[in-house]
Amino acid sequence: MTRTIASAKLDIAPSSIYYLPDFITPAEEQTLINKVLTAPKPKWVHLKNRRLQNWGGIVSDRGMIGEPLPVWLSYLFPRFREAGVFEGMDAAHQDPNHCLVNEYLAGQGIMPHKDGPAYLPTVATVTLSSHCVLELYKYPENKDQGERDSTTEDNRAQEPEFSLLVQPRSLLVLKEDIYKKYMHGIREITEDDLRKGNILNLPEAMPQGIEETPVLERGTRISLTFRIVQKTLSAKKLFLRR
Ligand SMILES: O=C(O)CCC(=O)C(=O)O
Ligand SMILES: [Fe+2]
Repeated sequence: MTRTIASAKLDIAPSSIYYLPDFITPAEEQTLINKVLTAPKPKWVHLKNRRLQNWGGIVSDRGMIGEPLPVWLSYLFPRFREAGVFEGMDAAHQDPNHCLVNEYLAGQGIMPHKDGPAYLPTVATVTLSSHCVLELYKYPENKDQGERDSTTEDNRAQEPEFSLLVQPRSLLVLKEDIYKKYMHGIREITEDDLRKGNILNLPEAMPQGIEETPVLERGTRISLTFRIVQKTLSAKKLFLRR
């Protein structure tokens, strides 16, 4: 039975972080990895420090021309519902309608950024293949709210306030304050020293303790980031409007 996110809320400030280990089984993990890796080649967008696939539609400030998520991704919706991940977010959306797939080789990462206002403030991330440490940075109060991918040099210079260890097959849910007032990023390193960096969910992510393996070597990690884009435009409606 799926645990609910309410029972997996991290008992720490700031609020609204939920970490569920073993959200999917190893067999489901392997199926998802195969689906990602056998997606049509043009689906991949190659960036300097990672590659990604965009499912559900291209998000812009005007909204998203939505297309249903493929079954291998929507397969997880009942699991999200059982866990209450997107519960009460929006009457029109019981399930996420957008998924970004990111692949990071060891040593790759993503600069500190906010996900911006196109999405409702709940992001659910399923991690495949390798762990990573997500670092959370307080968003400077004096900055414009809502700019997407505010990946500037001064963001990089800032030290993270805390971090989260996300293990393969886990689900991480970030909501509300942590979504709106913090930036998240992944350092471009090949191993993580768990004794450093104020990792808030160590008991949940390393129940065996860190004495034997205080340093985790990174492999290739694939993340599935599910969100709700509230403003959607159907291609049909756009066509009729002409
Ligand atoms: O890979 C992750 O867990 C984070 C991805 C992310 O922050 C994004 O795509 O906006
Ligand atoms: Fe992000």
